[in-house]
Amino acid sequence: MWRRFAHLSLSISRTKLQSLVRDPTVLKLINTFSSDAGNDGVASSRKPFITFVLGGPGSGKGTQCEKIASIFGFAHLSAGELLREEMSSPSENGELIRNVIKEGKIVPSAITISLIKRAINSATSDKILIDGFPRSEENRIAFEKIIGVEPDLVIFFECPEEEMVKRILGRNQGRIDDNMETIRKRLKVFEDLNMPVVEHYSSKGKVHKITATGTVDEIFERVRQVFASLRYLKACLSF
Ligand SMILES: Nc1ncnc2c1ncn2[C@@H]1O[C@H](COP(=O)(O)OP(=O)(O)O)[C@@H](O)[C@H]1O
Ligand SMILES: Nc1ccn([C@H]2C[C@H](O)[C@@H](COP(=O)(O)OP(=O)(O)O)O2)c(=O)n1
Ligand SMILES: [Mg+2]
Repeated sequence: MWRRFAHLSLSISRTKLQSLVRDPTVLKLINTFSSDAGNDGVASSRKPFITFVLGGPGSGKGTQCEKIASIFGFAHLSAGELLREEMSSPSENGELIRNVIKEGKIVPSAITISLIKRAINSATSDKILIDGFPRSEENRIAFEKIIGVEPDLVIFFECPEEEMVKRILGRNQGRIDDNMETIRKRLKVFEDLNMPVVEHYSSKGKVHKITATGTVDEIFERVRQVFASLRYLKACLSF
């Protein structure tokens, strides 16, 4: 196996490579991206590489996810978008979802996770961005229990409240929750329920915090570096 890394030996020591290959995220990269892994005992099952994209309302999750999807080939699943579609379809949960969203609260995990699960199963990429989920510890614990996996990576967009409010009020998508009364509730729910999720994954070393101020392109440059380093690892490891 080490002969395959020979070209890297000038820049990365063998010890460093060994520690990288033991790293769970790198092992997942091998499993997800490598076409003929397995010769060296590396599992070849293809499980999706899951990235949770978190941040307050209006922090730019959706905007940045679109760019990550188009440049790095990820499937972009937005929990809020899946719920809005379900709300507008003749679904038995439509009324409940509408009321919860209007109140700035969080839809019961079973509903959101069943939509996410369906979207993962029909995604055309093994690399998945889940935008705006998990929104609470209850969301997180239910996902890990029902889907049976943890995210490989968590991106957290850190943005001041006044900037988030300004962006939401300028969003102009006709959303029932983009008004000042609901925004206040959503900001409180974000602090009280979503930040503990960020803290949980931070303690596991999975969070990449991105400063979400500046232009879309300036922020994407910070995001790009995270995904480019994953792609670099992939290039090193897909033998
Ligand atoms: N860096 C930015 N500067 C100014 N406006 C932005 C920026 N990023 C996104 N926006 C705009 O702010 C609004 C909220 O962005 P969005 O991506 O929908 O955030 P989120 O999904 O986190 O709520 C959208 O109208 C978007 O076009
Ligand atoms: N995991 C989730 C995600 C969104 N929701 C509901 C509650 C959220 O305020 C709305 C809108 O979510 P969305 O991610 O689209 O909102 P922002 O992009 O952060 O503005 O959907 C939820 O209940 N559970
Ligand atoms: Mg969004």
